[in-house]
Amino acid sequence: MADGPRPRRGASADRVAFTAHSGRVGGMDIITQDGFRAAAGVGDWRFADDAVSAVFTTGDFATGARLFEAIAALAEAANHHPDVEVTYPKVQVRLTSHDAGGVTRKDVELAAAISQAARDLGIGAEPA
Ligand SMILES: C[C@H](O)[C@H](O)[C@H]1CNC2=NC(N)=NC(=O)C2=N1
Repeated sequence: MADGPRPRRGASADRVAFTAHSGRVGGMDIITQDGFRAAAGVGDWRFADDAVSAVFTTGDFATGARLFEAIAALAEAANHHPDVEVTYPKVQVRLTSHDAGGVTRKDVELAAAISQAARDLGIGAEPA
């Protein structure tokens, strides 16, 4: 059976939880680890120090290049840019908000979008 549209998780509930942990919605407020964990779609990402990171198991360089292309498009659209390392078997991504000196809502939103792009390309992630 053809895949239907992906069911959206309880976005409103996630947003409420997220806002509770991170203060005002939006903007470049620093987010706590709990706030990050409350966000939707970031299960691939680990929170360490002042950044979040994920490792995508692409399996070969050409697939890594395709994932990087998708990441670059998302980053440019958001004007928010990750550090990306493309190697033969995997792509490592690190996100932090340089202007704020830590993790903000922009990192959360881009992290979720990158995880979705990887899923759309059939690419898995190492457990966070
Ligand atoms: C001028 C430009 O909008 C800023 O430098 C943007 C560009 N991309 C960015 N990316 C990230 N990760 N953090 C930032 O603070 C940031 N700032």
